[in-house]
Amino acid sequence: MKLDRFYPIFDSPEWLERTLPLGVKLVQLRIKDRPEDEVRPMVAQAQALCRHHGAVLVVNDHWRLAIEHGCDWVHLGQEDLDEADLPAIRRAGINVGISTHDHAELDRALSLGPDYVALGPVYPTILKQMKWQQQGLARVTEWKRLIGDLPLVAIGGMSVARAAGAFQAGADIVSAVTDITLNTDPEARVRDWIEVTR
Ligand SMILES: Cc1ncc(COP(=O)(O)OP(=O)(O)O)c(N)n1
Ligand SMILES: Cc1nc(C(=O)O)sc1CCOP(=O)(O)O
Ligand SMILES: [Mg+2]
Repeated sequence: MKLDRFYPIFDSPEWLERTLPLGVKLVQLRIKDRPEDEVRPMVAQAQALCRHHGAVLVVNDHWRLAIEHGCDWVHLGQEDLDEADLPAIRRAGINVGISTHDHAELDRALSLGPDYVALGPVYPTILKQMKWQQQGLARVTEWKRLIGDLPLVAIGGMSVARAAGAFQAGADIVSAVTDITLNTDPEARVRDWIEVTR
């Protein structure tokens, strides 16, 4: 299955309600610091919305809920991998995207047979504190050479204006958060993203 090249990340199903009708076809639900019982109904709602709009839902971190709700994708970072039951995730038929930030993390990710690899932060991000400086576009090119046919997701400080450069450098998919959520007109920004990525 070929994933869409535009991959927004949102922290509530309400964002999916706003953006899926615009044509978003790949989206991550990333809810941090909330107990599983609070996230459960949000995963269910996001899954129903994505099914209705023919979009692929990626559940961040909450792999147990993804199994529970019959979701198709999870995204796991390196710390998530320490506690995730990958065999159970695979038995449930769930595809797995993995974050990477350096060579050791990439080696570990590749050893687990991911369905996509994310590299970040390509540019500085204001969403969260990270110990990594911006990776830059040369690193995107290097990662693509190392992972071959696996889809490469570029994340971190991505914007509509920066998307073309990331694709030229080798990214298959570009992911963004604040470029959309902090925009004065998020819907218009999503339309711009769709225009530059299709
Ligand atoms: C597409 C994509 N890439 C990277 C991340 C970051 O995952 P992680 O390192 O586990 O950090 P959190 O997002 O869980 O804070 C991601 N979520 N999506
Ligand atoms: C959630 C996340 N993970 C990253 C990584 O490098 O692994 S960067 C990032 C934040 C992306 O947000 P924005 O598009 O607003 O910069
Ligand atoms: Mg995580």
